[in-house]
Amino acid sequence: MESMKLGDAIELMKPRVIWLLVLSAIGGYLIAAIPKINALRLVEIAIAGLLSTGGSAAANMLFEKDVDALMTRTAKRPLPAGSISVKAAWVEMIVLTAAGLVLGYIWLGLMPFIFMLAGWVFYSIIYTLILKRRTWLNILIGGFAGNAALLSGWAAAAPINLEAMLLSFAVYLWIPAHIWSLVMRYSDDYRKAGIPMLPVLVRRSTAISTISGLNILSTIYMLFLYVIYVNSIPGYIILLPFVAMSIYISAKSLLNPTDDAFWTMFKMTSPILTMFILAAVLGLFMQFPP
Ligand code: HEM
Ligand SMILES: CC(C)=CCC/C(C)=C/CC/C(C)=C/COP(=O)(O)OP(=O)(O)O
Repeated sequence: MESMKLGDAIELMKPRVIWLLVLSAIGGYLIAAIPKINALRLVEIAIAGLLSTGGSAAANMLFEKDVDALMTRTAKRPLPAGSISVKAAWVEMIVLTAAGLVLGYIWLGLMPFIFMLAGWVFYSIIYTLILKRRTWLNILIGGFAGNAALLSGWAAAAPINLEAMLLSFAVYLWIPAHIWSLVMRYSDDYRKAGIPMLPVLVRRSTAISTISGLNILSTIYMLFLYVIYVNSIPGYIILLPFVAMSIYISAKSLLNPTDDAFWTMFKMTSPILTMFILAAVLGLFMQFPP
């Protein structure tokens, strides 16, 4: 296999992205498991999650190397930049995906494996290969991969119930503002590459109100879940500042809709989802100490 620098091999896994997918799975496990936490299970979820989501990211880069070459944001990725051969990328993608799914099945069991496989297929096949270049509904259907990430962790602790489903929709509802705020900042890239994301298909004013509204909606939904299922003071101390910040940023983007305002919104989406997960885990931990 041609030489493949470790840095490029890691870059192919989208490390700056998949950490939050793994945190979603770990959060799903902890929220279902507390107070009976099995530390080894946490390590297994982290390893199987990193491998499987890394494999899905490598598949996305393989299937999109032509489009990535057209966008300023993605042109320097290993495949369009030529620092990894297509053959080496295929080998890495297959090894990561197979290892992640097989270890997920052996270590975590059938249901976690099924959700990991569903997440992989929804993201790498349904979203990346089938929908992304065809319809603005790409993220609304591909977004179920986000539910799957969280549910794969929950299923490693307990059967999927209504709470698990509602919790997984905190990720799903978070996705549209997460991606469409970035598209506002890179709308020329998406137009040039011919990717039909909603913000490049509708009037700018419609995109601005839709994205700001969805960012507020997804944040309020997270707060609603916290009140209903956790509702303990320590978590509020973490969560409420981020709820306030998210609403402030959304209002600011509505009133002063610059590309920078939407870039700020995008950069704040991951901290907000992260703090929601951490607040729920902390809140439950303080209520039901092991
Ligand atoms: C269909 C679903 C999704 C789409 C289309 C999407 C799209 C994107 C895009 C285009 C980026 C920028 C990547 C780059 O420039 O390197 C990004 C970044 C990111 N995504 Fe997503 N995403 C999706 C779902 C998710 C999910 C479910 C999670 C985690 C639960 C997630 C976590 C992240 C993180 C942590 C980043 C880096 C954010 C930053 O740089 O501040 N994404 N996403
Ligand atoms: C195993 C499992 C649960 C997998 C699911 C993983 C999942 C939901 C990944 C989505 C993360 C992501 C960066 C999407 C962007 O794709 P893009 O093609 O829109 O971004 P790009 O333009 O930066 O390549």
